[in-house]
Amino acid sequence: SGSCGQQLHGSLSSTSWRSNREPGEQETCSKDTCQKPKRFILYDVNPGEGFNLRRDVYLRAAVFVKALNVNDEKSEWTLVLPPWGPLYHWKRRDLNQEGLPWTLFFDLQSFNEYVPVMEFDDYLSERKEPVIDRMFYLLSFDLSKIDLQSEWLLEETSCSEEAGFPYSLHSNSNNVRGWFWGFNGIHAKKITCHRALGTAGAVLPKLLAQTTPKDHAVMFERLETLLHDHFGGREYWEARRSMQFALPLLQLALDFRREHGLISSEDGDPLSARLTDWRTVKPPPGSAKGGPYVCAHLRRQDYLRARPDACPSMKEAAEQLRKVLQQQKVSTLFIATDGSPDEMKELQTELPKFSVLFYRPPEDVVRKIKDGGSAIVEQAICSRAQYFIGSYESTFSFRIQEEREILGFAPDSTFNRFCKTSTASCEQPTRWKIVY
Ligand SMILES: C[C@@H]1O[C@H](OP(=O)(O)OP(=O)(O)OC[C@H]2O[C@@H](n3cnc4c(=O)[nH]c(N)nc43)[C@H](O)[C@@H]2O)[C@@H](O)[C@H](O)[C@@H]1O
Repeated sequence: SGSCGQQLHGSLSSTSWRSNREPGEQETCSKDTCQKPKRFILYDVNPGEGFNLRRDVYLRAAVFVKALNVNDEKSEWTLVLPPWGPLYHWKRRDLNQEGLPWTLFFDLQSFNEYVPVMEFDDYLSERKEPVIDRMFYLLSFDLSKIDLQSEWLLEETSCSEEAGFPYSLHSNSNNVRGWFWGFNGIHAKKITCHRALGTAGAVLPKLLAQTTPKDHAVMFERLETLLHDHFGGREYWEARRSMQFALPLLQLALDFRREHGLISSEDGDPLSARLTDWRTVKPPPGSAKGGPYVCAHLRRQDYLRARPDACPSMKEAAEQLRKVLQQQKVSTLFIATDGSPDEMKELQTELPKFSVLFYRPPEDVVRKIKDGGSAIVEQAICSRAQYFIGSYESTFSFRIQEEREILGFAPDSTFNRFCKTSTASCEQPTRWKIVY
């Protein structure tokens, strides 16, 4: 592993990408006359991160690869999606939840309408050898030791000095060995470690400049280290709008809502955003009314430790919900939660006048859609509620808020969160409104 410690830094601009072409070198292809050689970007995220934080990292990668394809005159890049699982929060250890494809959860046709993507096993079939040519492992800087005025920073560092570094060099071949989503026999040809600060668009081109066209597949490990290029902007929302859930999961959400009378005549077509091309669906804010129920996302488990000042007790949550249900003039509450049955029983006891519903699919369905699919069905049900209240800074809640922005709900019905009543300050969520 390299340790030259060369440090780069600079200011970020939209033209920070430079192609691999040397000045004066002949252009090999123009867009109209021939196909550029196909190359692949792979990435992964810190193993401890949850599903919805990973969805956010996908957006950073997707926006980056889309821009790369506009700017790189030599290569046509496809984003290879890191298989899902195992994840810390997927508690059903009796289910196989390792190396799951994205198509289980999402509609990849919609993704492809934003940027070319493919599953990892399709990459392996196309590549015909189980190899990743070049890996870059990203690490954070110690913020107390760097110039925070810089818009980006990059410094090569020694991998061997990194505690817990999960890759090793095979003694004979020098191949990089490690865990590649549970797939057997995969190796990388070269890995280097880099401390990085900045957006994907500012940092990754500097690393790609260290590759050659023979590095067909380039992987960025710990991509969550880098920031969005256009957080909250039009490009962000385009990528986000293309991130449509898989139709069978939306169908399960719709079936649940039908079964429990959670669809009103004002609701609109509950599947419209999925069935119509996402590029043309642009409902005005406030046009979606939703079904006659309130949805609450009540994050528990490790969140109680991670955010002790923001997690209400069941009694405190019930008090807030009672007020909301009365204001909204509805009698049904749907709860999306990772809380325990005991916690939920306590909540129900506190709300005797209301019908409190949970999505608990039968075993044969869980075996098909897994923990991740169940959670998505809950998110889809919450996305269509007349009113939503979420958990402070949970990415699970953020993704529901975004879904509701895409569907055209009024921000007042979306950007709400639980408070720990005993904590004096309880700022409501930032309103990240959709931009077209
Ligand atoms: C404390 C931190 O919280 C961060 O989580 P946070 O942003 O809420 O959101 P996520 O990144 O999605 O991680 C939370 C995971 O917990 C499960 N989960 C949470 N809420 C629900 C729910 O309402 N229903 C169901 N079925 N499952 C739920 C689900 O697997 C989800 O992906 C994590 O990304 C970090 O790794 C860390 O754990």
